[in-house]
Amino acid sequence: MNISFKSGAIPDTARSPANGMYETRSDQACPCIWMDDQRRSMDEFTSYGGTPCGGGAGPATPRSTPTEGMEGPRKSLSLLFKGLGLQKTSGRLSDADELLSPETLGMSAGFYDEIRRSNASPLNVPFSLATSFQIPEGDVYYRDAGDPVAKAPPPTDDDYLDECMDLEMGKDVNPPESIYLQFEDVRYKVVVKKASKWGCTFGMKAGTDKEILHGITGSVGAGEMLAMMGPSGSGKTTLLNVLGGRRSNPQWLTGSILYNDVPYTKNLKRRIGFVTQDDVLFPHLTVRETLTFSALLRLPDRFTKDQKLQRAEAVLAQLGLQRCGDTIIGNQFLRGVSGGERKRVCIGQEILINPSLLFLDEPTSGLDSTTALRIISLLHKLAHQGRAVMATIHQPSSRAFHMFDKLILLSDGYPTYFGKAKGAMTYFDTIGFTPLIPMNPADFLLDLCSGNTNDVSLPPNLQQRKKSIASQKQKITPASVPGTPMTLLGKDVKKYLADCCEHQISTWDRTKSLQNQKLQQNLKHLQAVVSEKQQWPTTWWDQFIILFMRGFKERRHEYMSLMRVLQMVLSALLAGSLWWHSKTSTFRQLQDQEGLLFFMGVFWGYFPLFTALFTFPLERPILMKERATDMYRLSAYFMARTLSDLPIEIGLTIIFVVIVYLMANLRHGFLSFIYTILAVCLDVTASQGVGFCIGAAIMDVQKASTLASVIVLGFMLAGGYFIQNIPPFIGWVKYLSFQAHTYKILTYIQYEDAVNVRLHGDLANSVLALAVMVVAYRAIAYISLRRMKISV
Ligand SMILES: Nc1ncnc2c1ncn2[C@@H]1O[C@H](COP(=O)(O)OP(=O)(O)OP(=O)(O)O)[C@@H](O)[C@H]1O
Repeated sequence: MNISFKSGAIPDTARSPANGMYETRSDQACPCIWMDDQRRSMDEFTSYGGTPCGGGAGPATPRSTPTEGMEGPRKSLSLLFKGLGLQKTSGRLSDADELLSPETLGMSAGFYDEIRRSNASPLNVPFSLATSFQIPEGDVYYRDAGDPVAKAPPPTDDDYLDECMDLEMGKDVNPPESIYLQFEDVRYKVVVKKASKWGCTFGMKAGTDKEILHGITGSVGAGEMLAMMGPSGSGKTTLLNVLGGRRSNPQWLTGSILYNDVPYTKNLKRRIGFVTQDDVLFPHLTVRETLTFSALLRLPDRFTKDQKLQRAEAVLAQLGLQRCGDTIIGNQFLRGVSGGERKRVCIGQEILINPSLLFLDEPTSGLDSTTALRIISLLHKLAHQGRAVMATIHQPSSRAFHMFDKLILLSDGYPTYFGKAKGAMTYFDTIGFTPLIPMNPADFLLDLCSGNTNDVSLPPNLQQRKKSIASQKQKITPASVPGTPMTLLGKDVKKYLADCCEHQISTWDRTKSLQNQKLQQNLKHLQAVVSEKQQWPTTWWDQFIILFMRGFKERRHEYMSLMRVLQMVLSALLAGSLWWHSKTSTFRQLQDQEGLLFFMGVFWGYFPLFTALFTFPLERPILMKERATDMYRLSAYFMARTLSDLPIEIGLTIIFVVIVYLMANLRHGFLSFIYTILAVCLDVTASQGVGFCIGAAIMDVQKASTLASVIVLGFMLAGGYFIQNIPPFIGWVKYLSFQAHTYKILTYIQYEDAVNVRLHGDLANSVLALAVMVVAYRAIAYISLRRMKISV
């Protein structure tokens, strides 16, 4: 079948002088589609919902604006091509793919040659094609040489719905600049840290370099799903992190990693989605709340709040999560959504921003094969909507395997295959490895990468080696040889595969950097557009409000916890009973009452401190995940997080103080009562600061709680009640003790007018000291968080 475009030819005058690319002009004719069998084509075209524009063979109808009336033809065009078995891609065209001829695409032969010669980046090719034919940027249609057109399935109703959903969701989203990721000879090493005396860097000297990735080459473009497979420890996660710009030590990375021929820049963060292996989500938020908060934080300000909410709903629908929309996420202690649903929520959080490049680390691990297949179909769909998807997969079923477009196989950090997934079996067959019994291709490939060649035919030299190892086995005991005969053969197999792969990759169609100056300029132009964007998607204040609300919702179960309120009320009643109607007539009575004041300071220094202590260590994974995508400013998160617990702590403090004050019959007078409440609230705020500070500085729950208990003990002992004459060398502790300052303030409030009472210092100094602590401890906590590495 011959397909042609007519009246879509771009006149030379439409060439933009700025970048040499073609641009849609408002007076440009709308292209029409013609085929040999015109009747059939028009029927098909209209049956997919299209409306012939421009009036068929008649004169082309000028459009008033470039976008007017585009949705119909755009959708129809896409569906029509699908029906004809033509594939849509935004990836580079390989030599195997037949780009439709220049005339059929309505472009000048010179421009066509330009594209072919440079094998141009998708960022450029589709841009010009898309604008000239009003198909979405990033899409280009081609005929895959290996896939006869006649075999392609017609579009189904689901396809149609997907298209509609795409259009719906794609509306007003970031411009879908396609990203073509190309990496070549990527090597990455780590320095194994010096082990402690009893530590175990087994088998290697402390401080030794360890190369994890040994020259990996590959590429993935929009419309493609690249699967990365290999045995455990083969370097999949490391490679994914490196490609996703999440390496902790860039100086240990060598090789070339280019995104549209440009190295990684921070601006790419918002074009890249990264789903980590562990599902890092708030357990007490519902699925809908999780996606909604992500949408509110990640979508830029040009979306209205309603649009952001709609987008969250659309993603919820697209991922089939409506049924569990109002179920909490849950965790190992709390029943929530299923593992597959949780994984889909993680994917949803990333596709909310319509990323051009989506990385997923083992999205199917721990899932049953049916759920895993659903996830892989979803990724396949997402890829074919115009994204580049790269995922590490452990054990795909054969059905899942057939959905991969490209495949990278790793073995001990060495590449053993890179190419089309459907070509993998043929490739291994040509180098001498063929399964002897029917087996899942994924199992076969993973076995090979592990050096396991059971039920697999071997190439002659390895066959020979196998025999010689088997005969040696008779003569040499395993104790005298490092490794069993099987592992010896396994090592040879891996080496053989790595050697063959080096040759295979060198013959793979490696596209070179752009040679064409004009295209290069256009690329730079688009990169500049990306970098010009506002650095943060939302304002500081919006981030603060959203994070505050999210923090409040996540911990509402704690706030609303009856147990927590009961705990405070019962403690207050107990203290009130013990100091029931306390008096100050005698020295002993006075001493007793001072004990109550000291207890109030200690009690309200202890609880908030330990609650705050765990805040940052427990939220660290979420913070790292969200900061890695530049979702919000650290200062907005810090302020929201440190303030969101305060109202409830203050509320509980007031309840406690009111009960104790009245029961213990402390000093009469409204002002004394209010000052006492204020003093205890200041104590709570300062002690929270200490908790945040220790937690953020140490970021380890166990170590932080050990240190905090020692510090609290020290502050309490130096608090002025137990000891007055502290030796000078440790006397400074009392100045740091918020309990000491609170105790001073409370005694001052109670006994201000008394003559024969030990007043412990100056009220103003203590208030000032506590106020400084409120700020200073928090500042240290903030600086500690800032210094925290957010890369892996
Ligand atoms: N920071 C590090 N220090 C020392 N060794 C490391 C470090 N990071 C990774 N490795 C080692 O590099 C190898 C590859 O690790 P990686 O996590 O990438 O493997 P993987 O293929 O993703 O494994 P799995 O499938 O089990 O998740 C492993 O042997 C691992 O122990």
